[in-house]
Amino acid sequence: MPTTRATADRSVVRTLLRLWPYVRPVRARLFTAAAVAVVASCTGLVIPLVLKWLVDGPVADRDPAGVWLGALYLLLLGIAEAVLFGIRRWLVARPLSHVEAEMRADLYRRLQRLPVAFHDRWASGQLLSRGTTDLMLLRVFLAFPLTFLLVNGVTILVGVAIMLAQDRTLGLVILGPAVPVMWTCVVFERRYARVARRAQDQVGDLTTVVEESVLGIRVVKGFGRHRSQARAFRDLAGRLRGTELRKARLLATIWGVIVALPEVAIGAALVLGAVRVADGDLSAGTLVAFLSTALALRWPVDSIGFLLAMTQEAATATERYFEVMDEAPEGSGEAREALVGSGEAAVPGPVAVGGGRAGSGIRFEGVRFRYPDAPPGSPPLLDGIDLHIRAGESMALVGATGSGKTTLTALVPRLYEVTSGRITLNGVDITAMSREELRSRVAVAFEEPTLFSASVGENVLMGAPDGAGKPALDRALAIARADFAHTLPQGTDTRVGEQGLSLSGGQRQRLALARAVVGRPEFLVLDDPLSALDVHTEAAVEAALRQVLADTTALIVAHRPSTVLLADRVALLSGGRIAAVGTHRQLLRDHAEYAHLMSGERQETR
Ligand SMILES: Nc1ncnc2c1ncn2[C@@H]1O[C@H](COP(=O)(O)OP(=O)(O)OP(=O)(O)O)[C@@H](O)[C@H]1O
Repeated sequence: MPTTRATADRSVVRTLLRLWPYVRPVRARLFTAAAVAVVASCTGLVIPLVLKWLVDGPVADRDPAGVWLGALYLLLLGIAEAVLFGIRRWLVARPLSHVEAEMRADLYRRLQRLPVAFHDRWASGQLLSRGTTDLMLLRVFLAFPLTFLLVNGVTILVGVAIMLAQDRTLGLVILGPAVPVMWTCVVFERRYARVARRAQDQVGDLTTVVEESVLGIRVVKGFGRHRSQARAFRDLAGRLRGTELRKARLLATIWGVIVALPEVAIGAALVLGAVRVADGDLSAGTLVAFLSTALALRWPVDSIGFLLAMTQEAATATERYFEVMDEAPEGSGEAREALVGSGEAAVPGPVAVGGGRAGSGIRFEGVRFRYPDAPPGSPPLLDGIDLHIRAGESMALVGATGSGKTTLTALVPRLYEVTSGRITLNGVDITAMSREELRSRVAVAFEEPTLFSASVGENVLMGAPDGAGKPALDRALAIARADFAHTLPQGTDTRVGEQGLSLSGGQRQRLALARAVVGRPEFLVLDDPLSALDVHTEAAVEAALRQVLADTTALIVAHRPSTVLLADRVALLSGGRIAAVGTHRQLLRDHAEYAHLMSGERQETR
């Protein structure tokens, strides 16, 4: 997957507006909080007016009671401002963590529903960083920059209006830098957008490297690759640091402009104002009020730079979030529609009731398949597969490494969609049934068994309908010869997977097999399920599996004659097609390629 994706040409506002469905439920609190913050900020602007009254009134008149009263007003205004900002924070804290949690839950749901082809394309670190860093950036944006861009904007407008009302000439001097500051903001935003995107993508890449090193720690240590891994990490981290420094330089530039120009204007207004007070054109109180207002606007103006930066990062995070959310989930029919549109996809066949003799079992009809991310122009991996596994029959699938056996088995539960042709189960096109129904009828066990961080029982019962209990579990463990589970520290309640007890490859494979058979599936697809077992365990598992296979229709990828012998017939996959179908003996006799694949153990299996 490309490290840095092209930034969509969409305005920041339009991008951020996509968050509205999530913000909608909490809009009342958010708007109230913004209104409270505007009032709080404008309360601060009343302070200079009280100062003016204090300087021109009680101070000029040498009236101590008036000065104390003025001080009391100032204290009350200060307290009111602080309390209002406190209320704002209280109003937004809870609802915004709710927004973040909702978005994260939606992202997780979508990741679960996206097709395997999507996960093949995307690095896991990129997905992880979207679900963590990006969502955190969005929560911070909704809590802070979103409100304060509005609050500070209103405060600046009100403050400028007050200053113009105090004295028009001084007001125009203060307004002088407005145009260059706005121009700088526009240029900054464009540049910052590009760098922010790069930085967030690089965080994703870094996450991927950390994840791979942790998952592959045995390989890293076994091959003494920790130094080269550390170097790869350092390079990526160095690149990210470079990007972050570029961000900091851009921020420093805008900050410099935004802080320096208004300061110069305030200085000029101070000199001009002082001269006019000396000339008697302006009251000292007005100058104090004017300058206090100008100083009160320093923070709202100074903060614009980093508020814009945070807004830009939030827009990038939104873009990255919706890149995943906009992907078509499994079952949306888009992949299929594209094929139908191109005339490649087979039209779903008639739905057979009960399945006639010819249609029963698993049938591949003219199945072609090309990985979506295969190089353009490359030939299909599977090119016209015709194969019929009769109901109740077990078919072994044999072929050279890389011939597409795993791929073919993945098409049955629709982990990938056929490019053209069709697959039927008892005469029913698999695309005509819901994925839920299909996957409840077809059970799978992969060569690389994955166990989740859960108990042995939970891992196995994952393959059973809801409500299946201990008898089903014990039966499945017995079939897969996984009785070792009963001797684990907490029996079948022992936690395994990443956060639990580490099991051997053979033990994990047997649990994966138990998971495949626990639901007494109608159709069973096994991808070389016994490859990690020693010969004695393999023989025991095979003996038990034979009973399961007796009333199941099964497709079993096999590399060894012992596994092949589990099946009634064998199909040889070669050159993207089924080159031959027959019994093990027939194929050994008639097909040199098959004999070659099985060579080494030919003598003993004949
Ligand atoms: N997600 C993918 N995207 C693109 N190509 C893939 C993908 N997965 C596998 N391939 C390619 O498809 C070909 C067949 O892979 P597959 O795993 O189906 O072979 P196999 O016959 O099961 O091999 P083995 O016996 O080694 O397990 C390989 O050349 C592989 O590089």
